[in-house]
Amino acid sequence: MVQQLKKHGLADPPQNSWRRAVIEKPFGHDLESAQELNRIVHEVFPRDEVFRIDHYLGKETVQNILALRFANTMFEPIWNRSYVDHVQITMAEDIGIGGRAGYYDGIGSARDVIQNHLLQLMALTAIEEPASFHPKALVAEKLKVLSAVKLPEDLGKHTVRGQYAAGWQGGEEVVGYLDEDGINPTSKTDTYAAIKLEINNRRWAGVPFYLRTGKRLGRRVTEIAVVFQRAPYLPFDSYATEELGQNALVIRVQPDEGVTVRFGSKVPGTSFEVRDVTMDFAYGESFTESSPEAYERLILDVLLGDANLFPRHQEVELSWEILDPIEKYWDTHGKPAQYPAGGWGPVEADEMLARDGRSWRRP
Ligand SMILES: NC(=O)C1=CN([C@@H]2O[C@H](COP(=O)(O)OP(=O)(O)OC[C@H]3O[C@@H](n4cnc5c(N)ncnc54)[C@H](OP(=O)(O)O)[C@@H]3O)[C@@H](O)[C@H]2O)C=CC1
Ligand SMILES: O=C1O[C@H](COP(=O)(O)O)[C@@H](O)[C@H](O)[C@H]1O
Repeated sequence: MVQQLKKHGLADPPQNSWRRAVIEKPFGHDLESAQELNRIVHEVFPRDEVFRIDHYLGKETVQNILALRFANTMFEPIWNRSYVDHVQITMAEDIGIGGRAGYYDGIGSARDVIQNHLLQLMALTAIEEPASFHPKALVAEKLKVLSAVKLPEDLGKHTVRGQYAAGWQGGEEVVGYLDEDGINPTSKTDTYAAIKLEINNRRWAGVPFYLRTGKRLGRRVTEIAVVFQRAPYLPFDSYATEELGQNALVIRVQPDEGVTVRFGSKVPGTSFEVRDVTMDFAYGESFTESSPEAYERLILDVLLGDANLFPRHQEVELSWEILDPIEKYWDTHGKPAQYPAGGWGPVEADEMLARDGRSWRRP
């Protein structure tokens, strides 16, 4: 298509004008195809005129990760391996594949959203402070994080893929993935994926980032949970802290956009018991301004030529470098675990965290 645009002169801007290419994700289906696409697109359009859409970057709450981290002083000192135990990034959907069999089958959940949305969320959570919010400065920091990602040595133990089976969703009985219209009944496409990654740098070494996504899960929710280490010593009777969990800061990307902080508090009464409580910031309560839809924001930015919220080709390629070995492993090892629609994914995903002595949050 890009070559046809060039052939018919539609890619050449008239004087004092511009021509821009806006490309939807997924950009390629692996590193090789992404490189080939980048080559073709860059032959026709100058690099600065190519806008790759990852609509998560257009979401208000995703941009707020930068405000939360770099406009405040209280979070940054604890945003590192000395205090953070692990990070969980969840993108759960209650819908199935709907009428998208043609697009989805063969692509699957990891290529559909981990390669782009979830790795972008991870990068923004993990980056160092950029020198400015100029696109080049922000990309430079994201590239450092993506290049420092380390895959688990045993992909069988630290990645899981699943496929939804029949079940109940919102009071209705729904069919399993293999019975959806247009799906090959022997398809091995994943509708659920969970992976463990680490970031090999001074700030994050040894802190696992668990990323999971799935269709036909319990409810539609996207969140980033930064889970902190337990206090090294608790000067209370052991019964007093039985119900104390780990402190956490949760960026609620959607719905009910906002931020929650979970910490322990004394239960009122004569005994000294400590239990988890939460403190909430909700966009709906704090602001009267409405948030533009992600695509409204992104299309406006394309018209203005502002590339800050668009992944550059190096980010796309590095993200495929992270995902390709996992997809290759899945291709040659077994098939997706089944999970009932309406639940929280395959038991194998719970076992994956249990092996690390952790458990998934129920968002
Ligand atoms: N659905 C979503 O929530 C989101 C989707 N996206 C991205 O949007 C893109 C499309 O997804 P979605 O709309 O959900 O998918 P759909 O399958 O619903 O729609 C794809 C559309 O593209 C058309 N199409 C496919 N191949 C060709 C072709 N070779 N030439 C012309 N038309 C073609 C199809 O036509 P026909 O019906 O005739 O086959 C169909 O109308 C994907 O890249 C996806 O990653 C991004 C963010 C969110
Ligand atoms: O990019 C995609 O995102 C949608 C979910 O978007 P959201 O803004 O509703 O979270 C997902 O359904 C789709 O499969 C994927 O292509």
